[in-house]
Amino acid sequence: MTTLTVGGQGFRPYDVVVGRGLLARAGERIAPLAKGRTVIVSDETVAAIHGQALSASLEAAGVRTQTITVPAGEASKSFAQLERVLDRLLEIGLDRKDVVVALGGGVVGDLAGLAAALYMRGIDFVQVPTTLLAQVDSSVGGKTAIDTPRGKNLVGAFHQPRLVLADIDVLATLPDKQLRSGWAEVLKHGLICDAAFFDWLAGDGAGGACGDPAALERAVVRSVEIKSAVVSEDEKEAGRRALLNLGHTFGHAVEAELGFEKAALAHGEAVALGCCLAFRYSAREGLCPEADARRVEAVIAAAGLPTRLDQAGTFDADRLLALMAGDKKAEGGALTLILARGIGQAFVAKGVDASSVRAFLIEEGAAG
Ligand SMILES: NC(=O)c1ccc[n+]([C@@H]2O[C@H](COP(=O)([O-])OP(=O)(O)OC[C@H]3O[C@@H](n4cnc5c(N)ncnc54)[C@H](O)[C@@H]3O)[C@@H](O)[C@H]2O)c1
Ligand SMILES: O=C(O)C(=O)C[C@@H](O)[C@H](O)[C@H](O)COP(=O)(O)O
Ligand SMILES: [Zn+2]
Repeated sequence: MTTLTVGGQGFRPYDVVVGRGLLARAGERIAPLAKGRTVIVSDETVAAIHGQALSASLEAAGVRTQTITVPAGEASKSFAQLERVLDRLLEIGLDRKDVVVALGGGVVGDLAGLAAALYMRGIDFVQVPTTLLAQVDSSVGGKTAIDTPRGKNLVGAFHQPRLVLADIDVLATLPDKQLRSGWAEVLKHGLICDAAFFDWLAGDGAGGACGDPAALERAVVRSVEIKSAVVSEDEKEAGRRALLNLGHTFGHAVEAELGFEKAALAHGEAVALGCCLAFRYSAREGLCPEADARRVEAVIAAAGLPTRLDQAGTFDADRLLALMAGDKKAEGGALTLILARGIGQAFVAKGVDASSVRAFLIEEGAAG
């Protein structure tokens, strides 16, 4: 088991505990934070598989608990579900000493975290991430949000959890597609700033993408270390935190274009494709060796993730560009992209020329 601490400078520090068998004993760790009651927010799938273990553990630790569920899937990151969750919290009558516990993937974490940020102007919440993606990424760092038809995560708040419990054992029930989706965010961390980690993920650690628990645990710990170091120094994305968005300006545009209701592509799949696009665009602009862009594509493809636009659907370059211009990193209508000088060497590029991105998207197969 590994305990990492996030924060300490700009915001109150909290622990991220990574290990095995954590769910069954979660109550012991959550009880000191919950002076009153807890409400577990989960999705219907996760609640059916893991909900009972968490509520039993809370009750055994003397913490009263109730559960609210939302439908599984990206479509639950919506105004409608946010309103429903807030209304249920009011009906249950939580007060400011009570705690929301998010049990699920990034959808549940983002939605429950935002509800906790808004409820009575902010109450505590704990993340119990049950997808690989949520363990390596979304449960850490305090970004919470819902989607709108105009784009991903455009309505949200920074609200840090009080505790994160990442139990590797719960990943055993995760469908392969979701394991691969989480693996994309793991690979992203290597691509941003740790070439040796990327090499390990592509070689000895590759079993993680197929569910090997030892490789998964190491991948989760290293990912949380990387993410924690970044968000601890730049909570609200004034600078360096934007690096964690590698692959996301392209990826979020693809997700929005495909529609959040259908969510044909899982978030991590869109990020994998987005990382390939970011590296190929970097190579096209002479910023990054072609060989690195090719290697990124090969490693991502070997993990069973998409690398080309036509694997995701058919796209129009102008529609994708319009969505990219609405990204939260854009400044005065000018594009900000996370580009790379090589594997492990991502950087923030502001004022990127939209016409060159448009030409690139057309070269990549989007309609002009
Ligand atoms: N806040 C952040 O920093 C951050 C970071 C990355 C991604 N995100 C967001 O996270 C979301 C994606 O999260 P996700 O990939 O976890 O998707 P998800 O929450 O939709 O979970 C994927 C699917 O797996 C199921 N599932 C979850 N845990 C399971 C388990 N242990 N066993 C069986 N089934 C299980 C869920 O019911 C769901 O159907 C996106 O909305 C993305 O924008 C946020
Ligand atoms: O934590 C961050 O910062 C990230 O960018 C992590 C991303 O993987 C994640 O998908 C995040 O939700 C994207 O944030 P957004 O600000 O682009 O909506
Ligand atoms: Zn992401």
